[in-house]
Amino acid sequence: MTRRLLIVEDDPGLQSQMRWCFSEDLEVAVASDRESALAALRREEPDVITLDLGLPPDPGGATEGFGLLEEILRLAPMTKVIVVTGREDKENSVKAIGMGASDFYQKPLDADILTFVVNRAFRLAELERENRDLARQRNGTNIKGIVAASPQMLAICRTLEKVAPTDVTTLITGETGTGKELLARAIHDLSPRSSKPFAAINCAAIPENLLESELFGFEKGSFTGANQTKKGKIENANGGTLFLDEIGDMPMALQAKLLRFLQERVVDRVGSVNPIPVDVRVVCATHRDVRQLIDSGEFREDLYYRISEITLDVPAVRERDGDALVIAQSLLKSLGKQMDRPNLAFTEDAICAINSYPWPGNVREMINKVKRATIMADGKRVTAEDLELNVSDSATPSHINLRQVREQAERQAICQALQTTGYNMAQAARLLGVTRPTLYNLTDKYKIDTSAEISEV
Ligand SMILES: Nc1ncnc2c1ncn2[C@@H]1O[C@H](COP(=O)(O)OP(=O)(O)OP(=O)(O)O)[C@@H](O)[C@H]1O
Repeated sequence: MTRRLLIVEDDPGLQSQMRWCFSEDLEVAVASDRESALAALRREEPDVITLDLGLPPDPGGATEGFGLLEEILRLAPMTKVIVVTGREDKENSVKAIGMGASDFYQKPLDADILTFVVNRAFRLAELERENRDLARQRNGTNIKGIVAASPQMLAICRTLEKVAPTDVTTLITGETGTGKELLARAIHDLSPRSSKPFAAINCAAIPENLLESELFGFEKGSFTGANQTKKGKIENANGGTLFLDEIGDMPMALQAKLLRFLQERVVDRVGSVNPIPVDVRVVCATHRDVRQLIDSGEFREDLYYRISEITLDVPAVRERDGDALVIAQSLLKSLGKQMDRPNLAFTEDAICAINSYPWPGNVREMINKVKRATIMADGKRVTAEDLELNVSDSATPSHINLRQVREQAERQAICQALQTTGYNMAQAARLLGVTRPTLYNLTDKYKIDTSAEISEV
């Protein structure tokens, strides 16, 4: 594979020196300002860019260089950018790394050091590409109930598989409807505690005065109406897993009591002075920004560190590459079966709309929309209108160039055809209007696993 380097440098002397350093091993392009650099980025798609921060119209400063760095990383976030600064320019080097540059190099030019830094960046880019390809090949997850094909969710599933057998307290964060509770259950199901109870409590749904007795239980006579002793959720989960949903909404007074429980592993029932030892694994979830809650004094920092021994940040559906369609199709299949409307399929406009709609309510919103569409669809085809998705409302994704748009569309069409035909290559090729060898070439090119089944809801 050709290794492409883009040198962004406004000094013609340095340009030719740098070109001379690399032109034997690499395909080198040179740009001297922001505009030509962005054009070369779109055209050449270099893996590595050396970027002189002092570019016109601010050759003595770094504003233009920083502006270009930001734009490069927005358009092509996988590109490794090495910023080139003046000898004493430590501050700008650090700032550039903070913004996402992968390395820095200080002038004056030393061919050996520069070659070393550039080769290291290429190696990193290659390793990252291999990693992404591997993640893509491992299409789907074996975790029950979770439908996923995106590298982002597959990475979360792999972390979950490692965390589940341990007893570490796990915090799951993410927008509403992203599957936090589903993941919490998966942690329990994959743990040695799976045959013991999974007790869930929503801290935001229970009034403050009841939450304490719900969680910790109470002794008979401890308050009016306490006619008998009752165990709380924590005790009921003994041996198993306690899931504290919406932990960010837990009242301050109870946070102190929960912290004591997490530290001592004993519960004090309301009205009792005898602590009871309990063995539970705790998983928490929240859609709120806990760091912000700590800053505003609504959440105890010490409790945060207790509950977040491991944190799983679940991305929104719109941030996962390719998950929206895979989940929607799985839902259409399972809901269609449930509602006695099997063999429904999305039309082209529905697929487009599913891929470009931002899904603010995530999978929960998707379930509602697919359920509605299952009822509303005429015949076997489900349209964007049945889903109540207006394509023109959708956000337009930013693509680096036409080739990327084409490849993404091609990859999507192939995955869709394979799923529709149950991974039958001959039928999928017919559906796509190509020969079987062409389809094999394309699945090889895009590293699409032709045997993998996606797990179902
Ligand atoms: N990856 C997925 N595959 C299949 N179903 C999913 C997936 N993610 C979520 N769901 C389904 O979406 C619905 C919402 O998921 P869940 O309740 O776990 O979300 P949540 O993040 O806990 O939401 P909230 O913050 O509002 O409580 C559930 O019915 C769940 O089964």
